[in-house]
Amino acid sequence: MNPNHDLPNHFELLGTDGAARTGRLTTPHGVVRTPAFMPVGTAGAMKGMHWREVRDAGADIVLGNTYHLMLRPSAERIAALGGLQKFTGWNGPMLTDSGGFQVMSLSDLRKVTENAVTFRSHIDGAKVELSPERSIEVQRLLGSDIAMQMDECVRLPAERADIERAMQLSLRWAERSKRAFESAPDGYMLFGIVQGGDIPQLRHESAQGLVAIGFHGYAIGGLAVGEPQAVMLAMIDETAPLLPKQRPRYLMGVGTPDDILEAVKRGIDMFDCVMPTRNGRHGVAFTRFGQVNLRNARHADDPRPLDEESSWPSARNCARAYLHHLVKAGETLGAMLLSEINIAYYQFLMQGIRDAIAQGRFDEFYQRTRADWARGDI
Ligand SMILES: CNc1nc2cc3nc(NC)[nH]c3cc2c(=O)[nH]1
Repeated sequence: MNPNHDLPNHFELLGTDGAARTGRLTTPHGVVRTPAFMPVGTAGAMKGMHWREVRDAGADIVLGNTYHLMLRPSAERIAALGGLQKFTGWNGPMLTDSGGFQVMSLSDLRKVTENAVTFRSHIDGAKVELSPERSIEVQRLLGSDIAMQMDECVRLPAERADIERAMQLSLRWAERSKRAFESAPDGYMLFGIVQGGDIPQLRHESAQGLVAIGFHGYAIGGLAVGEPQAVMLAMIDETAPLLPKQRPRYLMGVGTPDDILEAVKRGIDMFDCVMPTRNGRHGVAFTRFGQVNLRNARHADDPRPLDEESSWPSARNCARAYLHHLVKAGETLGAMLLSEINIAYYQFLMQGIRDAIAQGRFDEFYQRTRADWARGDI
């Protein structure tokens, strides 16, 4: 069966270097350059940052969480106010996840049945039911450019029987998500999510099942859930080759700069992770030479900036001693500066990756980047 059947393809492959790819994904709110890193704006805000800074740092697309937004302020209210872009002021492409993953990690009294996930809101304890149909309805109300199917993600390690059950349920939910999505206007996309845990055969079954249903793009889920990096990379090796080359591949919840470089090398086009902003709020900076924990007393008298060659002003101008002080004093500005410095570093890394692939020198970029990280911060 032609894997590109049925749905229009808004992804244009511009170049490859080995299994690495660079391309452009056209959405109703703008173009996304790939490989792309999507900063996570969980509840309609990028924690500690203005949208202007997210854009200036180089992000083309941001992620919103269905679970949070449907509980507060509600999808219907955001729709009545013109949709996520109008509501938040971020007027570029947005991807929303389908909510299932957050339910499993944030709410209690949750139950998974054939029809839906039911849970109690972590905000007010209200009983909520999230079915594939309701998840798609919420994402359509939010107006996101890229919606995700409803799936069930199993944390690792897990029993084979549980991984197989969740993978097969996710395939049935993929069918239902696609049927519920069919009324979306042209240009809006729906991605399937490959499950199957750390079991190659189940990964193959899931990928082939999703391709047979047909989606605008394909996410690899069920990873970055506690498994070693080697297992994550092995599952990408098992899965990516089964996905249509002409469609985008999105590795959910990943990751560190090292994870991203390894996954790009294996054919992944899109990433999302809370790490840059979360680590920033905890005083940890990502730089060209690895991570720097500004809580460490060794920075107390250091007048140097984090990286005097950085493209980002606060990484080039703020003394480590000042950042250390802000972090130790618990000043909000500390979280703000480190969040923007980290988002800017991630986007700097993605731009370097895209340029290297386009120029056929990804291996050299890969080696030099890893050597710089290993050099560490001196
Ligand atoms: C929305 N569905 C969905 N989200 C996910 C988010 C993730 N975030 C991580 N690590 C931070 N792994 C993930 C897996 C999934 C997954 O398998 N499915």
